[in-house]
Amino acid sequence: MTKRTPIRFIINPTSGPKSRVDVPACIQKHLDLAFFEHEIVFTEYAGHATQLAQEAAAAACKIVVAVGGDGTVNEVAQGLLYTDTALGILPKGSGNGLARHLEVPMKIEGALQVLNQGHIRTIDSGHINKHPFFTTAGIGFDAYISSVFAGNKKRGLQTYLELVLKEVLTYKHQTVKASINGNELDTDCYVMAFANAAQYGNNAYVAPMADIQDGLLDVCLVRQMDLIKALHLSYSMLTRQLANEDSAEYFQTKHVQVKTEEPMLFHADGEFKGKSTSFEVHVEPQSLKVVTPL
Ligand SMILES: Nc1ncnc2c1ncn2[C@@H]1O[C@H](COP(=O)(O)OP(=O)(O)OP(=O)(O)O)[C@@H](O)[C@H]1O
Repeated sequence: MTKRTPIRFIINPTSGPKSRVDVPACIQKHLDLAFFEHEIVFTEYAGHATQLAQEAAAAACKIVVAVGGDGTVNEVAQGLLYTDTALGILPKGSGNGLARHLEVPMKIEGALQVLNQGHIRTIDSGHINKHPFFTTAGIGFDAYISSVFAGNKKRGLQTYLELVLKEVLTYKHQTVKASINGNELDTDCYVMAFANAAQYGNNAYVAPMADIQDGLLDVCLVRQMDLIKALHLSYSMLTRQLANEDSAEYFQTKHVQVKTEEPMLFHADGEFKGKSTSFEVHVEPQSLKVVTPL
């Protein structure tokens, strides 16, 4: 009898909206058990998923599946960077940006079928001040929202949107010096988003043209905000269009440096990471294997 392929599921029990789906039972029912030898583990604390993924990669596990939102996907993927072990995703968050970009089905049965098909691609990752990200990172308004959201007891899309609406016109831009593709830019910065994937999650497209395998990050710079820009940007993001140049500018690059006078907040994959006056952001091309639909 041929040996079955090892696959480890890492479940974040705290991820996403409350759901009645019994994930271990679905895995048992829909995973191809003749092909896979599976193991299910649960995270016990923030950061645990990286360790659980690293252990699996060191033991030559073929696929490690993140069961959670983009925070869990980020932690698992960090443990798999530059290994032969591929990341799989069972989306269970409220945004699911990487899963949506890769067209992994949002329903668990469909996502398990993608694992059964076992089609593997290699994608880029981004790094902001040494923190890896796979979907987006950013400084300014989006990081501010992630910092407030992190301290919120209530989670989910509705809470997130309420927070954005409350803060969008009161958050103030700052002055930054940015170096992008050798061009020096002295500019106001309301938000500077670095996109490896095209969307933040929830099909909100911050960089509609971003290609996750092109060895480049797509940078979206919004210098200042007002009501008209806020409406235009929301419409563009939700209809997967580039915003007009009064509202946003877009660049493609391998490396960005940003210096700020006052410390600015930053996030990686929606997780608040702290503040700094200096940012180094770069792409690591072809650094992560992922299981995707054909
Ligand atoms: N057992 C655990 N207890 C507490 N926190 C955990 C545990 N396991 C993982 N975490 C943390 O939970 C955070 C949120 O995870 P994740 O993004 O997957 O869910 P979510 O925030 O509900 O989803 P979304 O980002 O889509 O709203 C991660 O940053 C991770 O560090």
